[in-house]
Amino acid sequence: MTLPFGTRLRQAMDERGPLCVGIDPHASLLADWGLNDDVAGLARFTRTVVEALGETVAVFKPQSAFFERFGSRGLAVLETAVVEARERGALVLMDAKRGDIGSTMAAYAETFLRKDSPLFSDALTVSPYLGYGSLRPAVDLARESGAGLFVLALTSNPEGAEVQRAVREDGRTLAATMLGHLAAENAGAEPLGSFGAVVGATLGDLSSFDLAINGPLLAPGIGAQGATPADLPKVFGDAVRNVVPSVSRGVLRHGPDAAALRAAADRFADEVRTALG
Ligand SMILES: O=C(O)c1cc(=O)[nH]c(=O)n1[C@@H]1O[C@H](COP(=O)(O)O)[C@@H](O)[C@H]1O
Repeated sequence: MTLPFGTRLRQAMDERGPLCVGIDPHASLLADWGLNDDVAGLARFTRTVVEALGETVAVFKPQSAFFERFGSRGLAVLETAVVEARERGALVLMDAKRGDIGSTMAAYAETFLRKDSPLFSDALTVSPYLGYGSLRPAVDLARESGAGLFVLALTSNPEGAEVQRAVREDGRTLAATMLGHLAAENAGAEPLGSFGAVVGATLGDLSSFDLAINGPLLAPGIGAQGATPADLPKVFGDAVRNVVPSVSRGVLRHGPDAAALRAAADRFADEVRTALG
């Protein structure tokens, strides 16, 4: 039986360090790597990243949008990448940011979280802004499959605040409400729950939010968006030991040379280790 995602993630973080590398094949990166902006270029880019880092990083986070851009042949590249990343021992967090009414959410969950699906991933990013309860089919299927979810709580982009920091009638922000739901989801899980939150590393002091959800905190925004590993302790406080710092362009821009990609990921991993003490 598959162990729960939170257990597998904690083990991977202990063995490999917590760094997550995003696979975001931007057209501009394909050009910088000397590749065409076509399916062959996409496949070469993706394979290079997976082969260079698959044995060292804890988590890969492929950004589905950059594969969907090429239609069914792009999705075939994504399917292969998921399988090959998992074969190398990395966990795959599919960044597809799905969110819809419950009955449709069930189909998204089947796509990414059912074990025999071609795109089965260890975890999936989801948006709770159609109401946390709309995510229930994904939560239930994730539990059944030993997979996890990362729920958008406080995103790294400045525009997120107008929604996520909006205050409800009971005085709580929407983001705090989502964090509360996740804490309930993860209650009693050891060593770590499977239901994470996305909390941008760019956001500065978050001490007004209770980040103790007993689950992982995906922290994008490091590198190209300006945050650094050194920011993590002050952003996350005591919750920092559950942080999965995520970097995409900050690593990818060093390709296509595999050794240079590895060196860039190692530098971020070292900085994270130093920052987390
Ligand atoms: O869920 C995410 O991964 C995510 C959430 C968020 O708040 N901000 C954010 O940038 N992301 C994703 O993280 C990646 C950031 O890429 P870089 O800015 O190149 O490191 C992109 O794939 C974004 O879609």
